[in-house]
Amino acid sequence: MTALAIPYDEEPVQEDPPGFDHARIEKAVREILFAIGEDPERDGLRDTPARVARAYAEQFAGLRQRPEDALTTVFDADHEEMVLVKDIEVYSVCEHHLVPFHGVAHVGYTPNKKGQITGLSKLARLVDVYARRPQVQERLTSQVADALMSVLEPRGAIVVIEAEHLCMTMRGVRKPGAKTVTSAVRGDFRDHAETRGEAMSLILGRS
Ligand SMILES: Nc1nc2c(ncn2[C@@H]2O[C@H](COP(=O)(O)OP(=O)(O)OP(=O)(O)O)[C@@H](O)[C@H]2O)c(=O)[nH]1
Ligand SMILES: [Zn+2]
Repeated sequence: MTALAIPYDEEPVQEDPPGFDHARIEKAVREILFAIGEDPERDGLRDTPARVARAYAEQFAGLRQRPEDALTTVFDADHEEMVLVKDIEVYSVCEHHLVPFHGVAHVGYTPNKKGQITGLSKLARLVDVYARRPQVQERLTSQVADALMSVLEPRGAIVVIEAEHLCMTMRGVRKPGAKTVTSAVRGDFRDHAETRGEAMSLILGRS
């Protein structure tokens, strides 16, 4: 064994990404457990602060990503008609209560005159960049539409999100099943009722 080898039972130390403080989250979660009257040292809870920190690193990864990180593949295609990806599953976290809201996003655009399109999976990746942050649904919807417009420069973009907020179902007003629908339309989806209508019928058609 060389002096540089890592013993097999020792994990390499993972560095925090910039702007993310794992140790501070652990400390805060421990504090919350105390504050609700729990014992953070009991068996089931001992590792919870570290687990929560790891989960937050994933749930809030979008804070350290830019839309360009998602829309990496842009290519030319002889296609100037609408492209729409429906029913993209979306999980985000309500910034008021820090509990999840989840549902589906529908993302569409009309390519620019050069026929520049992006990979279909990149639209779902773009939704995640903004969903993996503390959010309100309206801002999430607009941010996805605005990012599409600025990075892909299409003739127009449409984003519709339908979601259920756990802060409205498991607590508070307690209305399970209530769905919030938000939309953001840009460019020709905003300017042309016919284009917007076509997209909405494709989205609502559930085909
Ligand atoms: N517009 C919008 N409101 C949201 C979203 N997520 C949660 N909310 C609302 O944020 C509001 C926060 O209201 P407050 O009165 O400050 O908080 P609260 O006392 O916990 O409110 P209740 O949920 O009614 O018990 C609630 O009405 C939530 O339903 C969202 O994505 N968009
Ligand atoms: Zn909430």
